[in-house]
Amino acid sequence: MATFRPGNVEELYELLEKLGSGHFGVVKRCRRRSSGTFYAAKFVKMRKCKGSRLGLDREQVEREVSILQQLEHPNILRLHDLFASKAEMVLILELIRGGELFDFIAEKETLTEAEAIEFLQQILQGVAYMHGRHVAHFDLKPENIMLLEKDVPNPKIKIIDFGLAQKLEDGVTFKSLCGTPQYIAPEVINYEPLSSATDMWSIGVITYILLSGMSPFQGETDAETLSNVVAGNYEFEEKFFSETSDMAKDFIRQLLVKEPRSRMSAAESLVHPWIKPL
Ligand SMILES: Cc1ccc2c(c1)c1c3c(c(C)cc1n2CCCN)C(=O)NC3=O
Repeated sequence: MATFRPGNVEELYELLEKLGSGHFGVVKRCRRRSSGTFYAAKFVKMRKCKGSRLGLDREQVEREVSILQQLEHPNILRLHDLFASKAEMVLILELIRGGELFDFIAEKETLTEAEAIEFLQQILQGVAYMHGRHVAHFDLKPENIMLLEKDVPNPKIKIIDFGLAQKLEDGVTFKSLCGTPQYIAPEVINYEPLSSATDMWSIGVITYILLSGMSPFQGETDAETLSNVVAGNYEFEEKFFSETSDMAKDFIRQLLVKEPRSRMSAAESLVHPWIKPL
């Protein structure tokens, strides 16, 4: 069970500029008054009443916190401190200054295969670690993959936002309809049991984007995108993949497999010949 400090976060942390907001709440840069160290403060409003669409259940946030407290890996963001009041919870998290991988790709349009492999090895190491501890992220997408620093030769990856993450208990079926259409696996749309393989589908989509700048299942509307995902309807358009190696395409093909049990695991992906050449 997570232990939250009572009281006001501003007694211990000076709040600075807003870094972002979304379903995850509002994130601000902050500085610990006693040490001067910078962190990210994630403010999550608590749902006022059961039926309300505003805010999150305390249980949801405590699940995210409990999961973060079990994870300690260089490619997974760290949780430093926790505050709770009646109306909101505040997670003090590792500050990741390099911004989203998404923006990094946008600036470069596409990456070389060597650059993509550099990032994917780190993503897969973080995901293999969390899967090894029976945690699935369930919202892997470029917005949730950030760079610790970006203007460095080999940017370090940090996986963030465990708001949809779940502890996978043997024999316990988890189903959910959350996630972002472009990146979610067919079993999410079909409301079938989810597993660590669900994350691996998302990694297949992320790899496709890293190499081409295009999203494999993107349709004109969310409904069309979801229909493309369920049909497994994607291709390696010559226009975007003419320079891409067969090994890279094979890596993606072995992840964008409709049957979850037939997809490569994170551990298997780390030894795929494209990722780990002989
Ligand atoms: C420099 C910067 C800019 C935007 C940030 C962050 C850091 C950031 C951070 C975190 C989260 C959950 C969201 C964040 N966002 C919001 C966007 C995340 N996709 C976090 O946990 N540490 C961050 O630095």
